[in-house]
Amino acid sequence: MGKASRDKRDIYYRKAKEEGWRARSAFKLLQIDEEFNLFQGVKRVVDLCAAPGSWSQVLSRKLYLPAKLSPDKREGDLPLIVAIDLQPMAPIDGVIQVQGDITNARTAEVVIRHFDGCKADLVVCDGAPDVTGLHDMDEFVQSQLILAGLTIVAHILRDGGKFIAKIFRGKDTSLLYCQLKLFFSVVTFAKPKSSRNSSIEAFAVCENYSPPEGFNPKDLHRLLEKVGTPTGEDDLDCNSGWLEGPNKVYIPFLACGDLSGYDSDRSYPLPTVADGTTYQSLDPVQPPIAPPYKRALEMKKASSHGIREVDQ
Ligand SMILES: C[S@@+](CC[C@H](N)C(=O)[O-])C[C@H]1O[C@@H](n2cnc3c(N)ncnc32)[C@H](O)[C@@H]1O
Repeated sequence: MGKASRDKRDIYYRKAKEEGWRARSAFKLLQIDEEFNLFQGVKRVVDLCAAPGSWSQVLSRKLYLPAKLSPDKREGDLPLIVAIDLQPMAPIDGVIQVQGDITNARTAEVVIRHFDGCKADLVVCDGAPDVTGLHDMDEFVQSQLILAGLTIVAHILRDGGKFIAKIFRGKDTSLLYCQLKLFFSVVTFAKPKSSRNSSIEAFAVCENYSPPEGFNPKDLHRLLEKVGTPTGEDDLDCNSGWLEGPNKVYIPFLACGDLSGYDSDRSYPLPTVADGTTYQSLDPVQPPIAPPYKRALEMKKASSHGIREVDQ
């Protein structure tokens, strides 16, 4: 598909390039913020699964740059933003990068060290595995990323803090909701307007971190094991129907983003340019610097080159 064609079909892709965002995902965080006022009073943030970096850009533009440009700023007052991903990403003003796997305890330790004993006000996680198209499988792997995120949250988020996590809606959504409710007094599942209706993605917006009394973050490892063994004997068995009947939960689900704004499932004509010339499609703001598909592209290029040589 050509750039111009995608520009018409995907309004948020086009707007992201026009506004200097590295990915259209930036609008998802901005629209969640419009509804939930995420950034008020926030000084320390962790961005889990951050590459190529559009959420980190939002954090930098909303928190770091205003503080840095403020006439009465003091050096120690600048917000702390730590971003983690398996992939490296190009630098962003005011964002400390950690390359690592969030399911690995050592990564969590590196993040915690950056906070130097202080706690974070907000943790965001837009992590997604490589989607296979097998919904149960994708939903399961996604839930593992959320629980890894929650483990980092348990070590680093202050009481009253917020956690935003991408989820895949599926048959275990109610279980996930109940697990998050153990730690946050308010949990809402939100669907920003920039997230396509055809996608099973949504975002858990968890407010007011308040773990159960006597909770030890290490207990979360048990929770991870339970979700990892859905056919075990445990009473949290996902297949046992324990959230059906009288135990059924109703999850607050909220569409967010200006409802009269752009619809991510619609095509829009390209804008007309004042001098009558055609609209020039823009290049992506910052392509990934070492994407996982890089090697595949190199191999494809090398093999097509090889075929041409044989042809000649
Ligand atoms: C949808 S992208 C995130 C987009 C990002 N929020 C942005 O706005 O640019 C999902 C990211 O999750 C990362 N990811 C997946 N599994 C991970 C893991 N176990 N640890 C760290 N990052 C992971 C991927 O490398 C990928 O960059």
